[in-house]
Amino acid sequence: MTASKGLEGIVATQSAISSIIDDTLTYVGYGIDDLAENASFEEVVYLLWHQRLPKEDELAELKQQLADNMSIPQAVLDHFKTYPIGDVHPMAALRTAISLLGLYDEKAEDMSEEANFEKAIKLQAKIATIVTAFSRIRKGQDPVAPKTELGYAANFLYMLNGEEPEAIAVEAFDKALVLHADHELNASTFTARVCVATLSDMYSGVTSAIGALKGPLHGGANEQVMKMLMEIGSEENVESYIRQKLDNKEKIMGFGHRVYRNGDPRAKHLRAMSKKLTELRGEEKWYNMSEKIESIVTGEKNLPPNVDFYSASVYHSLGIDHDLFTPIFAVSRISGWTAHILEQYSNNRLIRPRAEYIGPDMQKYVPINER
Ligand SMILES: CC(=O)SCCNC(=O)CCNC(=O)[C@H](O)C(C)(C)COP(=O)(O)OP(=O)(O)OC[C@H]1O[C@@H](n2cnc3c(N)ncnc32)[C@H](O)[C@@H]1OP(=O)(O)O
Ligand SMILES: O=C([O-])CC(=O)C(=O)O
Repeated sequence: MTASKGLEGIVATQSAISSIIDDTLTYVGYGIDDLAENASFEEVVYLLWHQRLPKEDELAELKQQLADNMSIPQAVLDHFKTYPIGDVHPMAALRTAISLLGLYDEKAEDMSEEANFEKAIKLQAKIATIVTAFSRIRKGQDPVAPKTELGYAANFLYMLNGEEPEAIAVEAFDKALVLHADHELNASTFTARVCVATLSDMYSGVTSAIGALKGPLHGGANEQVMKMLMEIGSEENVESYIRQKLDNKEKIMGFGHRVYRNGDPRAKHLRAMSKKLTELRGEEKWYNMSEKIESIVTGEKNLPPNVDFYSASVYHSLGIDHDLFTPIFAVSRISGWTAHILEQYSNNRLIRPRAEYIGPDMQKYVPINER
């Protein structure tokens, strides 16, 4: 038995949800460019869950279900005020809150298909409230209740800021949600599938996935990209900062990918949004710096940017706190996680690979006083 480090190149499951073939990303056979230009996030959620696009009445019903399920138990809101340490990372708070939410769902352990679909809707609806409420509570502000007439993206920004967002912000945020919704067997989705393949419940699967997304080699990279941009501070510092990092063999956050070799097809959409939004806000420097970083890293290492690189300046331009970038990734990706969990349940087998043993040969036990 020979291990593939990081399971590179291993095909671990079959899935009909999304595919990456020859650097082309599709959700259920629809190209990501097509979806980014034309579909709303709610349509994509429906597509991932049902493997077909919704008809008008089906989309209206899903929007209604999401709006109806956005409220969260008071106990979940209250628990945000109980943390013993000050700067709790919102991904840690989110991971805990989703787990806690499971305790307030009387159908949490109901493994029927109907109950699992209901849980997917509840989770997709409530995650927006959890992230925005946590953000407000930690600033000493009251949570804002959703407006049922607003779409998912608009409601998120409304609950975050307490005022209705501009159309351009809603359009950009909705597109970002579409672009992040699913991505084949990425680390967090794989984590979710491994968890529920033991026939554990959906709350456990999503809680595990949030833990995996949090890391800086995965979803956590978008926050690290913004941290790097802030550290660099200005266009003239880009060259020396990046070259020094590369000389020291340090990784540049937001670059590289396990599967894409010729570039992440989502990055160009985020790059265009970053250009537009930073110009609109009169803060072009974030885009200009990003573009300069891209040209150096691509030129020196032949490493193209991934989805996390330009999403940083997009979210920054939308006025979003930097440590909320990864929770926002989760707000979108929960649609993919729940779709994969439903797919895993529908054709389940325990996921249990092997390890190549590299420890010592068989040894004889030595009594403690003889060691
Ligand atoms: C949503 C997402 O999860 S997208 C990914 C988000 N993560 C990041 O942006 C973090 C930065 N990127 C990385 O760490 C990696 O490219 C990963 C984790 C995305 C992919 O990792 P792997 O497929 O394991 O590639 P691995 O880390 O082995 O890199 C291969 C080579 O490219 C180099 N490399 C990869 N990414 C980078 C980077 N961002 N900056 C500099 N060098 C890099 C590695 O140092 C390695 O070089 P070597 O062969 O000389 O040792
Ligand atoms: O697929 C991956 O390995 C990481 C990624 O880009 C994503 O999860 O969107």
